[in-house]
Amino acid sequence: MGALRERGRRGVGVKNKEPGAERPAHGISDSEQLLFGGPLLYDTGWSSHDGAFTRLSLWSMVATLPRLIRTTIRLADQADRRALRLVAAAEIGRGAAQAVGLVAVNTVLAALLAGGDPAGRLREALPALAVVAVTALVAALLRAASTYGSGRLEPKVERVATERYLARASRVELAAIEDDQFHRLLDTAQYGATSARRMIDYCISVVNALLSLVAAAGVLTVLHPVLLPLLALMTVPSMWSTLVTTRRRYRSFRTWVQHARAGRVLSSELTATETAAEIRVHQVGPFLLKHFRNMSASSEAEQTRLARLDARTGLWASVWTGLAGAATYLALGSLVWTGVMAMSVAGTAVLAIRTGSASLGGMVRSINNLYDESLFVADLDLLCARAADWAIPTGGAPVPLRPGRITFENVTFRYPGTEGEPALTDVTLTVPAGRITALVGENGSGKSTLVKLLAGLYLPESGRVCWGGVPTTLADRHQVFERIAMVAQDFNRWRFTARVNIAIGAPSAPIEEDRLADAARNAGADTVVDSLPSGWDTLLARGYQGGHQLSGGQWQRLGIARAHYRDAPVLIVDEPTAALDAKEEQRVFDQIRDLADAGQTVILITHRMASVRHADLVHVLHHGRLVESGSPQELLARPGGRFRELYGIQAAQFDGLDGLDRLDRLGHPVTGP
Ligand SMILES: Nc1ncnc2c1ncn2[C@@H]1O[C@H](COP(=O)(O)OP(=O)(O)OP(=O)(O)O)[C@@H](O)[C@H]1O
Repeated sequence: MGALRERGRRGVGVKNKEPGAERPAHGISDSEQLLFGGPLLYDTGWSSHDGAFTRLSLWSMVATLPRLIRTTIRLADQADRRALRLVAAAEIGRGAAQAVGLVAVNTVLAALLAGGDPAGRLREALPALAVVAVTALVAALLRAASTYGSGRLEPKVERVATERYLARASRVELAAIEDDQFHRLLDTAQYGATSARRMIDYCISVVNALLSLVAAAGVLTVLHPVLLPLLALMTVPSMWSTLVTTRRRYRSFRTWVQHARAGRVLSSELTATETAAEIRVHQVGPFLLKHFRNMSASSEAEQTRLARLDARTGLWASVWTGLAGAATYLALGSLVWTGVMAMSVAGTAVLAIRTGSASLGGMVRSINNLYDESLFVADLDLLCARAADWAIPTGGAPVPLRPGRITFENVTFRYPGTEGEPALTDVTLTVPAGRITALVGENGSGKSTLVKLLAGLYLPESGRVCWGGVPTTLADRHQVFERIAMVAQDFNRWRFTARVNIAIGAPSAPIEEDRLADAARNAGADTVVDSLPSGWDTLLARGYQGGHQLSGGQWQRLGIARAHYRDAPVLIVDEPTAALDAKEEQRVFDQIRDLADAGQTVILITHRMASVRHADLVHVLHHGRLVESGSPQELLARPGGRFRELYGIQAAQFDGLDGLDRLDRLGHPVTGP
């Protein structure tokens, strides 16, 4: 694979070439090189496992098998111990039935091949024949029991693993989600649950094949010691050849998948709604189609090449297996010929060898798959361990229901994994209770960071953030979260009904219709809900039957209603009116004023200086430092102040006058920018 990529990289030179003019032999087309800069490989955590089993040798496969089986048993045991016992008992029983059946076959053959009256020989063989029939019946019943047990086990294993993943992932610190390594692990581990489910199935096939092999080997050893090496002679080459062909097919699949992925990217670009206008106006269609055709030709050539190789390997494998088979039968024949072995024993040996080696191919594939899946399950285990280290601690100092003022005392904070200037440096400020406090500053000045520290989503590197005197480092942070309602700029647009989109603001309580109507009315979302085809029950997601899409402004009203519904003592609003029309904006700010007058603490982040005049207190941030604090009027009156400067710039954009002149002439900001 690496070689393929290397060669792909060297084959650039596409600048003046007609795509398709030259068909590369290495599998990567000029088009892929031009469009994607090489093969289109995923850059996700799970891609690190890509092709892992092609690195597994025959010996390491055997060596890892006990661990793989142990892992599967552990998963199954956690999910449903009774079902696990049922499957285990059924599989062991099937192996035993097979062994007993083989011994009975040997007795039947011995009776039938002995000299004397045919009727007498048949009579002699009858009891053993009955045993053969009973063992076949028992094996069939046990197979049914195993199928039932595994059918019960698999979904439970997947559910237990999924719950483990989701519960752990939703409890970690925000810093963990933003940590690259943890995020990649989170990405890989999400496949752990389905892998755990598949491991059950693969493990049962492996155990079943192994027991068949053990049953055959046991019977052969009892019949004649020389038969065991014969079984090995027959099975080892076939095991080896299956491993080789499986790996080749897997590599071929991976290459093919890569090309298919690149092709899919082009077709989705060509048909996406977002790209539709540009594709038509800029006439991108023929360009992408030409490259699609070129990539397909390259993919077809690659598949043909691999099919040829597959055919050759398959032929070699058959020759080898045939030779091993011939050697086995030759050895058996000479043993019978020289009188070392009875004819009946040779007959049973043939049957046992065939039974033992029949499921070998499947077993090799299952071990490969088992190994592959186990990598994802191992990631899930690793995620759970890491998530425990990153978990937001439970318990801590209680936070008052009405926490009073929130203070920052010399707070410095740097995002984990970043170097250079901290995002916040030595910030000391107060957010008074029952007031509107605005945070103002240019992009990247630290407003959102400050709010995340205030909300306890991050903890300061130095200094303290205190809720009514309780530092967030010591506080029960779940209680801090309970005291906050948040309308973030990018608040979540849940793909649920309108009702749930608002009620999810208070997810632990039963939905109250009156409270819902109240919240919607306060946020102006009632008119939005009234206009929906199924009212509160309208699904707010495009692409689903009955799904409806809202405009940005309508969503924003729903977001504000959600915060109202939560009804927490501290309200954080980040650009709450960015998508609202002027009339609605005025209404929202009147609402926020009312909330503050009723005792709610409001923290407002906004770039609209006009909105800031609704605040009681303004904190101005610049490069992560607090540079000004005061009422809007005080700050506007401060010559050379940053707030006054920012306001002036927007005022000038608003009416073309020099904003500061206008301010000076008006004396105070009567009409905002
Ligand atoms: N998750 C993060 N990881 C690393 N650095 C970050 C992260 N989020 C923000 N920063 C950096 O921290 C600094 C402050 O960013 P912050 O988002 O707090 O600014 P802001 O004032 O809210 O900006 P804006 O007005 O654009 O929303 C910036 O330099 C930004 O690049």
